[in-house]
Amino acid sequence: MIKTVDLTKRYGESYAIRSIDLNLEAGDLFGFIGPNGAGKTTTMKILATLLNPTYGEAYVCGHSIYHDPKEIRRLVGYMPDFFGVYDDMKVIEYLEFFAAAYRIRGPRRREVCNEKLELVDLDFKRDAYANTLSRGQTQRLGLARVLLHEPQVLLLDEPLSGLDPRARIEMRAVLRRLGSQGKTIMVSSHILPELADMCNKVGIIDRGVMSHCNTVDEVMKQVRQQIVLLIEVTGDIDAAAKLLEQQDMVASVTINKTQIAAKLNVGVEDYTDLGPLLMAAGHKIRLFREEEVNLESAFMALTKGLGHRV
Ligand SMILES: Nc1ncnc2c1ncn2[C@@H]1O[C@H](COP(=O)(O)OP(=O)(O)OP(=O)(O)O)[C@@H](O)[C@H]1O
Repeated sequence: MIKTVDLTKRYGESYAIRSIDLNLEAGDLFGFIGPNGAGKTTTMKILATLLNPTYGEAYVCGHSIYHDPKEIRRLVGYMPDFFGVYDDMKVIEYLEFFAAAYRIRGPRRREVCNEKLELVDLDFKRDAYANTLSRGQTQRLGLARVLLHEPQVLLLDEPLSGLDPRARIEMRAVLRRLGSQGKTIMVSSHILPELADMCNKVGIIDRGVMSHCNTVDEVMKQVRQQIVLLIEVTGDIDAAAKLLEQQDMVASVTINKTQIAAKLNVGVEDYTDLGPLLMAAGHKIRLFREEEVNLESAFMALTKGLGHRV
């Protein structure tokens, strides 16, 4: 559905993206992860045929961005990270305006708009003025807009950014729904855990270079070089920490107020014995979980040395 080969964009002497090779199948929900300025928007704009690469190839549904840009625009829905809505238009009018631009005519136009509003859970706002929507609702309206022409491929640039936790949950639910409809979705973010449980594939890009691109499980394994367990016990925390420290699989242990952070050795993934061990020593466990991957530090460490600007 999406294929890029050696895709490169240069501005003067510096590379916005460098030799990106990507292969996404129909139905893939691909998380495109990287910090600010990594090259996510550049890649998406090239795939949406809004920007030409310096060299390399990109195909969407088998069509080359050089030879069939019109066909690609028909097949792709691109949602930029920021977009404006018109002040004096109601939600339904806003959508109908774009539906008209897509030449959706007659009673079908309203039908399609209502369908898409329902799909993004925004039908309850159909008669509200577009500029009165919250950021989360505005993002969902933007999504409804790019769905009007029934694209097979969605390119969504940071649709979760700036949303509060509830709006994030709602947006993620909408994205999952779209994924289950068989669309190929590329969604960018700068937070790995935010996308990891939603996507089947992720790619990590930093300073224009894609350092990891694989199934979520594989990439998480690579990024998470060492698992850190956060543990809270009732009773003697120092004794629990000492016990953990003595285990072969544990690299180091620190105590922060009421919480123990046990860093496991590189490559250790099975730590199921540690809970029962603590309990056998008389500790009751209040919390036992993996620390969330800190993307910024973990993948900055992993990508060190990649992405040199020339
Ligand atoms: N028109 C331009 N002229 C010069 N440099 C540009 C231009 N557009 C983008 N760049 C540079 O290319 C690099 C990649 O930018 P891009 O917008 O693709 O990153 P991004 O991953 O989408 O970042 P963000 O998360 O901040 O949106 C950045 O260093 C940016 O400064």
